Amino acid sequence: MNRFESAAVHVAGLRMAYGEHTVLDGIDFDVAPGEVVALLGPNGAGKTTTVEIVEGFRHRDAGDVTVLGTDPEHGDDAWRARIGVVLQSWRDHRRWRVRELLGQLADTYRPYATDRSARPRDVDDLLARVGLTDAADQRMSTLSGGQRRRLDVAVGLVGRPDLLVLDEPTAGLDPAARREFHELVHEVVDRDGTVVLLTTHDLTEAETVADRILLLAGGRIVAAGSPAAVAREVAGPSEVRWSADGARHVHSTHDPVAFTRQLLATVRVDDLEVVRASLEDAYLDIVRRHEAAAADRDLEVTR
Ligand SMILES: Nc1ncnc2c1ncn2[C@@H]1O[C@H](COP(=O)(O)OP(=O)(O)OP(=O)(O)O)[C@@H](O)[C@H]1O
Repeated sequence: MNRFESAAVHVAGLRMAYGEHTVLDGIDFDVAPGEVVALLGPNGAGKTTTVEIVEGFRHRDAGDVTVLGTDPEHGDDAWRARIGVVLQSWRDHRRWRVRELLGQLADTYRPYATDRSARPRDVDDLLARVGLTDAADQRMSTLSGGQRRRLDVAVGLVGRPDLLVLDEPTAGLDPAARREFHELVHEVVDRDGTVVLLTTHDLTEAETVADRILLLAGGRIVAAGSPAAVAREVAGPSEVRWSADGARHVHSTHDPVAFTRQLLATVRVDDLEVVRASLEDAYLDIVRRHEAAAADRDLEVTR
């Protein structure tokens, strides 16, 4: 079996435009079994568009997409039952009570249980896991924003999916709930081997939760790899500042350790400071550069 046949998600040459506005300008990525992959990018980068195409909710203009062995545009109910979806927001069913809604959804997954995957998940167990036991009998309209988000995640998990797609899952959660959510993702991956594709514009979240980051900007994936590898790729230079003989100096370098070692070996330094580039700043910088390049490309096309 080659790499693409074994990938849970395979995307190649994906293109999408809304009218004149090109959002995805040829993106390629795979998500392997057992992986948590974060699609990271600023507002409007095309993250939701990408996951909606993966989920089969949106037609693409061009490119190959295979999800759990099937083109999402041709996925049947059995295929859909293997995918858990957490949308950015949905506001239906406000009059339903929490346990009632999950119970109804759980029933729709029952026909799709397999020897390998006991579907659905036990609803009370799931409510406990997402911290909603006490709210189980509340109507959805009375939930707080954070409780609502936890319910969204429970909805995505109730069918014990092989692939869980989360669109900005922690938007609106406080730091404690955010951490609990990250733990939940790790647990689901470790226990059930669920593959997770999530979107976020929060670099720290991507680093915390993902095995691999895909940085989307200007319609393209501009950096990809482990959080550490992407951090290296996007990290800017550090500044070494020192004073010697009453004069102040500053030098910008990608290897502050080597520079400092050489400096101390050759100069009598009175004072020394190394200021590392903030990863967040570097991330914003790379995004700005790629968005500017994309705007230039758009301009070329309209000329
Ligand atoms: N149905 C649509 N019709 C027209 N334009 C759209 C539509 N959906 C999205 N867009 C535009 O496409 C671009 C990408 O949107 P998308 O929601 O995929 O980005 P995103 O990275 O998920 O952004 P955010 O972080 O804000 O959720 C945006 O400029 C958006 O305004």
